[in-house]
Amino acid sequence: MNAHSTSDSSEAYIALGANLGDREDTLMEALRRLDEFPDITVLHCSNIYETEPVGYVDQPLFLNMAVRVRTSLNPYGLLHVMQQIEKELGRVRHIRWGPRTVDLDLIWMEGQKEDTEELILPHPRMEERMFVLAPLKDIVPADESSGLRTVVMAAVERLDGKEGLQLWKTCSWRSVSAPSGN
Ligand SMILES: Nc1ncnc2c1ncn2[C@@H]1O[C@H](COP(=O)(O)OP(=O)(O)OP(=O)(O)O)[C@@H](O)[C@H]1O
Ligand SMILES: Nc1nc2c(c(=O)[nH]1)N=C(CO)CN2
Repeated sequence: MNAHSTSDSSEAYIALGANLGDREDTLMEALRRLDEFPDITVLHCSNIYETEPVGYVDQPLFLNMAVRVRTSLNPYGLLHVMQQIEKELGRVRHIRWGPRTVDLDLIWMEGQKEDTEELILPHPRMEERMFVLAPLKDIVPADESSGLRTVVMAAVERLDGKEGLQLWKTCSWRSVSAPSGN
């Protein structure tokens, strides 16, 4: 066990976006790196959506998706792994909400609330973003016990049709570390 891991494991939801380079390839590589990390198993991945940029609009279309993972890392440990993957895959921060090879946002973690400079959980803008909600809707189980399903369904109903997005592809990625594959 390292400084960031616990003896228990919990489920977490990560949203991914990419709008530079080979977007699909980069997303799949980010999934592979998450899943290969010893304390993280990717359990389920959403469809991939092509979405119009939100916030800073003068930039290419995004591909967005989300994954459900099981991890023994605490939220900060998981965030650091995600940031390392962003860095390895060439993300450079220039413009707030601007173009990026890949972005990984920690959206929700079972039983965890954080409000520090480094990490806010649940993600503070998740309920405003169809590019986060549509993928989450694909993968949050109906019986999810920490309340995420209710939050997602209510927000989708509020926002429906307000953000341009279309189905790009079903996700063909398969976990190498999940016990029964994915
Ligand atoms: N739940 C979270 N997931 C990811 N980063 C977070 C979260 N809460 C706070 N942060 C902090 O936000 C900072 C900026 O993150 P990032 O550059 O990915 O923002 P962004 O993707 O451009 O915009 P947004 O935060 O609106 O998605 C990071 O340094 C990180 O420490
Ligand atoms: N469509 C879309 N727009 C965005 C995205 C994104 O992933 N998809 N990410 C942003 C910053 O997190 C800002 N705007």
